[in-house]
Amino acid sequence: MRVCVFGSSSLNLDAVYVDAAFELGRTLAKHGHGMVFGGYDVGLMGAVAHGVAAEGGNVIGVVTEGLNQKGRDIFPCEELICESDLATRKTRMIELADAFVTMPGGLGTFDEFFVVVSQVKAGELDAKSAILNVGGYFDPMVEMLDRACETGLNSTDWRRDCEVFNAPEPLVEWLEG
Ligand SMILES: CC(C)=CCNc1ncnc2c1ncn2[C@@H]1O[C@H](COP(=O)(O)O)[C@@H](O)[C@H]1O
Repeated sequence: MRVCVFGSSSLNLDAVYVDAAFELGRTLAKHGHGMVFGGYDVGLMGAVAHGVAAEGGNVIGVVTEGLNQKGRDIFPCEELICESDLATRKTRMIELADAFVTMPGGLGTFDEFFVVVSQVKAGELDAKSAILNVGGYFDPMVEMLDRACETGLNSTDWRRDCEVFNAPEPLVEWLEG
């Protein structure tokens, strides 16, 4: 499988997040899976790519012209694709992936997670999404999603093809199932 991973691009992250991202990358590669991600060697994005590479896994990076101009470090990927903007990059990452993992992050990470699960909801995409809930980071979001379903404001069960995990090993096994 090729797994698309979303996660924070921030610098100066708590080690608990960085360590979990590295471990996720190692676990994906140990199970024989490749990864596609946002391409930069920063934050949790970079940490997961280093984890995949540490176990000899394949990494595809999709960067953008705009972010390149900001001088961000690019991870040494086996394959590097450059798109014009974030929306095109997101479409390309989704096309290249068989499954998705969302790690803790900020606006960009939320955007990517919600695009994928709403495409699944609309029937445009058939793929599993896993959330790596490091330190309970996503608890408020999970509560909000449950509330959206309980009130009927979200018309489908958001957990269909989407699951929350505290550790990478069961997460990867679920993606494989
Ligand atoms: C000036 C500055 C900090 C620009 C950073 N901007 C970005 N850098 C790298 N990846 C990004 C950026 N914006 C969105 N993304 C995408 O969204 C996630 C990171 O966004 P964030 O840090 O959670 O929100 C990554 O999965 C990546 O694919």
